[in-house]
Amino acid sequence: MLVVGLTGGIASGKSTVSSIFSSQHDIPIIDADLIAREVIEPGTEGYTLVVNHFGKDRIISKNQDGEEILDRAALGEIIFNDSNQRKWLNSIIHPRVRKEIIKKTIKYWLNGYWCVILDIPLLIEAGMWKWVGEIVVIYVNEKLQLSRLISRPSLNGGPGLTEDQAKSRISSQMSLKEKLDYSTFVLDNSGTKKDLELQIERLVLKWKSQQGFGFLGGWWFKLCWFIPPIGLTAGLMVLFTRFLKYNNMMRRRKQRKSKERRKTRGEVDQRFNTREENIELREFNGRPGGRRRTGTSEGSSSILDE
Ligand SMILES: CC(C)(COP(=O)(O)OP(=O)(O)OC[C@H]1O[C@@H](n2cnc3c(N)ncnc32)[C@H](O)[C@@H]1O)[C@@H](O)C(=O)NCCC(=O)NCCS
Ligand SMILES: Nc1ncnc2c1ncn2[C@@H]1O[C@H](COP(=O)(O)OP(=O)(O)OP(=O)(O)O)[C@@H](O)[C@H]1O
Repeated sequence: MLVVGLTGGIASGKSTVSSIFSSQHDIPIIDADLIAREVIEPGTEGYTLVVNHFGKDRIISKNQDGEEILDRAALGEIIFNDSNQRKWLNSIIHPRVRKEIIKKTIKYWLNGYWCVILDIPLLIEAGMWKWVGEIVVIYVNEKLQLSRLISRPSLNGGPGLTEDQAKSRISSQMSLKEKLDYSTFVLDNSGTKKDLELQIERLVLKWKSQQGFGFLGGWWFKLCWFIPPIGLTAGLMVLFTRFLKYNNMMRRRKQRKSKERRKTRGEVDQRFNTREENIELREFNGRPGGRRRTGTSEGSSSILDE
């Protein structure tokens, strides 16, 4: 089974992309935000730990029926402005989320699905990128990310975020540009939802062909499923590739840093741009959703390549 990690920054479009994968391509989604809610629901061990740590007076409110509920806006206000508190909350929630994701992935595998998508906002930050077969990063520039985040109504029924709140949430995550380094595929969400649908359709076709869907309805996927040692070996090889990719990436990062240092001293040939510079160049050229060839980092592909 192909396990895809889908990530991006806050409001870069993960839920939008997930719903396209699920509604138009029948691919099941495991939503880490949803699980993160469930593991701190009243009655869970997570809830008790969180309430004891932050204090009832700060993060508990009452609903219309007078029942105590977690005030997510208040908890957000604390953790997005205090990195130590954020780390603490992550240390409570992330192991529980990870466990649930593994359980759900196994369930989908047992049920014979050819692909599952893990929608995990902190896929890279939490290190889960090492355990997936494909890493899809949804990219938008910071300006668009901020404007979409501010104009989105709150899920909790309250008002949306202010500009300051939105900025503190964005800065509490790894930058989207840095996330690109980890990607095996980039979805550019600077255009319309239709643009996004087209990119996703082509991506699914590519995955299906990798899984052998042109012949016997997915011969490679079926072989891995019916003969688990083959599937396991293929999975281990993917993890090994991940390991190599990580090493390459660290090397590229070092080279880039040294190139930036040399650039400030005026020693670098400007013809050779980095992948991020190319994406920004494209945006600068005002051609979102276009098909201009760009220089991608080795081992990664994207709709931007085509
Ligand atoms: C602080 C909380 C209560 C705020 O809840 P709220 O309903 O306002 O936001 P929601 O859960 O829908 O998250 C919205 C987005 O915020 C970003 N985000 C959430 N938690 C974090 C975090 N710890 N660090 C960085 N970004 C985060 C993600 O992009 C996420 O998609 C909630 O985000 C939370 O419990 N966060 C900690 C758990 C976590 O890391 N979740 C991310 C998936 S594992
Ligand atoms: N291509 C698009 N064109 C216009 N609006 C978009 C597009 N993609 C997403 N949006 C809007 O941007 C907002 C953020 O998108 P979405 O909720 O999918 O992001 P997300 O990455 O799942 O956010 P979070 O990190 O909070 O989970 C939503 O209001 C969504 O409707």
